[in-house]
Amino acid sequence: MALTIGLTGGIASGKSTVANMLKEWNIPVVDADRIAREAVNVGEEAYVRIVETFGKDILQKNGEIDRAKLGALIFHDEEKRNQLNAIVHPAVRKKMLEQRDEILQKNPVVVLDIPLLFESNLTHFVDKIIVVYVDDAIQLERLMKRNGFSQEEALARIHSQMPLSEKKVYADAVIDNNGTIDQTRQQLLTILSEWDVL
Ligand SMILES: Nc1ncnc2c1ncn2[C@@H]1O[C@H](COP(=O)(O)OP(=O)(O)OP(=O)(O)O)[C@@H](O)[C@H]1O
Repeated sequence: MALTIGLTGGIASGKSTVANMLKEWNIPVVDADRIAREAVNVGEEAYVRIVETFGKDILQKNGEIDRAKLGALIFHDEEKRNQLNAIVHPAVRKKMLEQRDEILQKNPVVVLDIPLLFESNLTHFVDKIIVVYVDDAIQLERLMKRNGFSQEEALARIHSQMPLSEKKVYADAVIDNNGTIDQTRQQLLTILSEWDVL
């Protein structure tokens, strides 16, 4: 039976850490962030439409999209942000579903690693949802440490997402990643064996 698992959580909550464990066990993982980066590569349909919409000023000398410039352009402008999302989101969804379906032809299970699964209303793409959870204080500490952010910079990013406490409510399974990596691995193993994946 085909099973699509959605893996999500908050910024720096430990999604990549869990995704890496899955890959070590040869469970295929589709990475939404990676697809989103690839979707705007030179020559892709979304790339062409972004240049048409925002002009060549947002390009680097080599023709690639200058993410910092584009980011600055949309940051304080909701209309432009919506325009960009209307180009990028459908392209990412399409590629993600193509990869999911291709994998499911050969594998009984696939994991879609989608940081903004809830915020982007993509829950209908998956059968089961795992939320990687951490307490606020640990999330802040790990994010500051990993990205070298000040407390203010880290909090701004955390507060731009749906609170982890709310995501937890919508999960089929929650991994509490406040403890050690080994404790997280054990929880993941338990969930996967309950779902007959391992
Ligand atoms: N159980 C743990 N104990 C200690 N450090 C951890 C643990 N889990 C994750 N980390 C560290 O916390 C940071 C965030 O983890 P990770 O990159 O997996 O989160 P993420 O949810 O994928 O983040 P993002 O969505 O922001 O990319 C990393 O530096 C990682 O090494």
